[in-house]
Amino acid sequence: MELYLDLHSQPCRSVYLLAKRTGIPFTFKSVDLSAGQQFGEDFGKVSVVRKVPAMKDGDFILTESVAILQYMVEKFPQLVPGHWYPSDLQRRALVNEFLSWQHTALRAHGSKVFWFRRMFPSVAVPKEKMDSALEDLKQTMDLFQSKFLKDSSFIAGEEVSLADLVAIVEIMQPVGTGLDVFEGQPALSAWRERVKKVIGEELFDEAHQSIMNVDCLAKTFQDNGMLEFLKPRINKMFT
Ligand SMILES: N[C@@H](CCC(=O)N[C@@H](CS)C(=O)NCC(=O)O)C(=O)O
Repeated sequence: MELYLDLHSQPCRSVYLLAKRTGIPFTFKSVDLSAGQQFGEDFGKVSVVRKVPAMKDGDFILTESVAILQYMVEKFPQLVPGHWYPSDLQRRALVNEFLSWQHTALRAHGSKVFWFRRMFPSVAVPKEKMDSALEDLKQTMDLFQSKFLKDSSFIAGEEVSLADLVAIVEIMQPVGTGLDVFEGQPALSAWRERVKKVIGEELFDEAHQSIMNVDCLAKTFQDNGMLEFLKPRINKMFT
């Protein structure tokens, strides 16, 4: 199995972490987004979507991180402990509920804050846009706690699942810009520590190393001309 990844990307980290944590065999195929490799000819043969992660298992190709995570769980039941995607109807439904919600909530707002705070060094983000992005993220984080985490150890109960994995990688994206969303949040911080422990601190830190050095990524984007290339998309975010 080949996994096409750039670990600056949240959905790539979830796929990478599950595979590494459970020992699923794979070949790491690097797609450097800051160099625009997603638009290259080689990656175009793998994915017409031109986004990472992508997975190639023989001739079978999958895009979309959630589908890839579910595929890996179902393909390797002997390697992936059942708690990652519980067979119990309602627990699995809770995991699915979070996985459906996060795309337009946690991911959308966390990514926007990430882009606004770090990826646009040469573009002045209008104050009202920045304030509104930060407020959206705050409200989403509040909802994450009150609706999904509640008083449980993990999203689907007492054991970690794909939902926690996807949640933590998304939340780490704005954290990589120096915005400590865990500050003054003991319950949320305790959840983060539990998730890190299950994944393994060393592996977790290794996967997040590049995002914690995001100043350097912004510079690479700029040096590679990618910010110029992305200007139309960037402008759209301001309208
Ligand atoms: N819904 C997709 C999102 C994939 C996605 O947006 N990937 C981003 C990185 S986080 C990407 O490849 N962006 C490159 C581009 O848009 O040019 C998933 O969960 O896999």
